[in-house]
Amino acid sequence: GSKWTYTGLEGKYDWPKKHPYCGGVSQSPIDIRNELLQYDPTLRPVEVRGYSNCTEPLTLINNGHSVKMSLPSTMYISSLPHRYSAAQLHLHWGSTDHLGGSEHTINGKQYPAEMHVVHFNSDKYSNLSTAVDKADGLAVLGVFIDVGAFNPVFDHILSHLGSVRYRDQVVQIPAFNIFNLLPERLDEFYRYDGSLTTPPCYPSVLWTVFRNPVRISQEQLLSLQTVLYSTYVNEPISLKMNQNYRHPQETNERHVVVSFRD
Ligand SMILES: NS(=O)(=O)c1c(F)c(F)c(S(=O)(=O)CCO)c(N[C@H]2CCc3ccccc32)c1F
Ligand SMILES: [Zn+2]
Repeated sequence: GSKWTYTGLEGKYDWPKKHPYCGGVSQSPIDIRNELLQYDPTLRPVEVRGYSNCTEPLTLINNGHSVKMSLPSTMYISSLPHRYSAAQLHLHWGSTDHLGGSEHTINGKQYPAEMHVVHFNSDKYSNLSTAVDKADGLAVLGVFIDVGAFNPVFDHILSHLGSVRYRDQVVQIPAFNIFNLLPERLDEFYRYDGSLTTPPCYPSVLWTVFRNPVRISQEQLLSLQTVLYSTYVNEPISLKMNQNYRHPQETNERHVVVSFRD
């Protein structure tokens, strides 16, 4: 069940008690430090298909842990050894008291937020749930979110947060060009073998974290940090949904391949 939380009882330091994989050796996120990097000139730029011509209405849900948007499997990553079809995207963020909210960090630097676009290996598995616990099951694109100018593309999502304020609330949002959520330079990224960053923490994710952040305005970030609750609408005690990021995990024997020298 999803009784787990990020703080307090059942918090992220207790996850391994009920979810043994969370205590594994290939966990995510990690702090992407220079001494871990291995430049790999053979890494191909990330290529995605079907991101720009998404016509179906998209469903946004507050699942108590994040705000998650369903994605059609007509969207996929075409630059990996298998086709990885899109399933969902969601966000991680901090709070008004703690600006940092990204899961991955770069040499200790935590960004205000991070977007994850979750894909599953549709060459081998029929859906996300059957792929989620397989070693080659998932590929997640990580995009750092920083503060800057108002971002009209992210507002396709952020303008609807008020409709999914409480856990299990759902809203349909009009289709938009999802490609424009991605940062510049899809050829500049870090890549490593890791896991889901939430229970059950299966070590099933090929992580691609882009070098360049996207930017949203201070006001857009504030709404992400303050609008959502992790509790149900009728719960007597409501809990804000914020600081929904896992701390960096041990890299152990892993290294990170990187597609750029600088
Ligand atoms: N940061 S992350 O990309 O690792 C990641 C999340 F951060 C996250 F919140 C979720 S979730 O499904 O919205 C909530 C947890 O169930 C998932 N969904 C995964 C985790 C559990 C599960 C089970 C079936 C299908 C998808 C997922 C996730 F892969
Ligand atoms: Zn995530």
